[in-house]
Amino acid sequence: MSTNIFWQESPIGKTERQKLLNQKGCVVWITGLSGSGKSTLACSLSRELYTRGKLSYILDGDNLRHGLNKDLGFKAEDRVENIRRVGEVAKLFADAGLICIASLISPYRKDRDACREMMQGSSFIEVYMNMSLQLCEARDPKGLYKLARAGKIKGFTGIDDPYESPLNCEIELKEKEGECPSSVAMAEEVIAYLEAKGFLQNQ
Ligand SMILES: Nc1ncnc2c1ncn2[C@@H]1O[C@H](COP(=O)(O)OS(=O)(=O)O)[C@@H](OP(=O)(O)O)[C@H]1O
Ligand SMILES: Nc1ncnc2c1ncn2[C@@H]1O[C@H](COP(=O)(O)OP(=O)(O)O)[C@@H](O)[C@H]1O
Repeated sequence: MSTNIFWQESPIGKTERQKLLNQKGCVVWITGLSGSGKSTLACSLSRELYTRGKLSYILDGDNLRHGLNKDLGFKAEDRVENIRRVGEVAKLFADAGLICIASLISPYRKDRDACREMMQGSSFIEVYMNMSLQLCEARDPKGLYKLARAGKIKGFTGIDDPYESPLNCEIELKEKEGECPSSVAMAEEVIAYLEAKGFLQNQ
C-alpha cells in the first residue's frame, strides 16, 4: 500500500512500439481445465505468429508458478492472486506491443473479467478451451486427475474445485463429433480472429 507515488511518462509509447513491430499489442487469454490443451494451443499460436513475423510471448500458468508465482498454491485466494498478477504482467507485455498469450486454468469468471477490465478497448481476447472433463481426464498427461480421484491431490479443478466457464468469450474452441480439432487448426482460428480485428498490422 504505497503512498506518495507518481506516474512516470516514457518518451517512447505503445504507439511507437506497435509501429516498429507492425502489429497491435493485445492479450490472448486461454482458459480451460487442466489437460484441455491450453499450453499446446499457446505454443502452436506462438509458432504460427512467428512464421508470420509477429512477436508474441507466452505466459504459462505452470511455468510462472516456478518463479513469479512460486509463493502461491491452489487455494481460492492464491488462484485469485495468481490471475491478478498474470493479468498485470500480460498488460505490460501488451503495452510493449506484443501479442501476449496467457495460458492458465483461471477458473473464476470474476478474475478473468478483472483482467479484461485492465485492458483498453477490445484488446483482451478470451479463448475458452471447452473440452469435456471426460476428455481431459482421459488425456491426463501428468497423472494429476488420477491422483485427484484417489484423493491424493485436494482441490483439483474439475474434480473437487470449481471451474466457471466464460459467458461472453471472444473464441470458444470445442470438440466436434467427439473429436478435438488439431492445435494447428485451433491456432488458425485464433489467427483469423486477430487478423480480422486488425491486431496483425499497424494501420
Ligand atoms: N489443485 C490443482 N488444480 C489445478 N491444477 C493444478 C492443481 N495442482 C497442480 N496443478 C497444476 O497447476 C497447473 C495450473 O496452474 P494455473 O496457474 O494455470 O492455475 S490457476 O489458474 O491458478 O487455477 C496445472 O497445469 P495445466 O494442466 O497446464 O492446466 C496443473 O499442472
Ligand atoms: N488439439 C489437440 N488434439 C489432441 N491432443 C491434444 C491437443 N491439444 C493438446 N493435446 C494433448 O493433451 C494433453 C494436454 O495438453 P496441454 O496443452 O498440456 O493442456 P493444458 O495446458 O490445458 O493442461 C497433452 O498430452 C497434449 O499433447
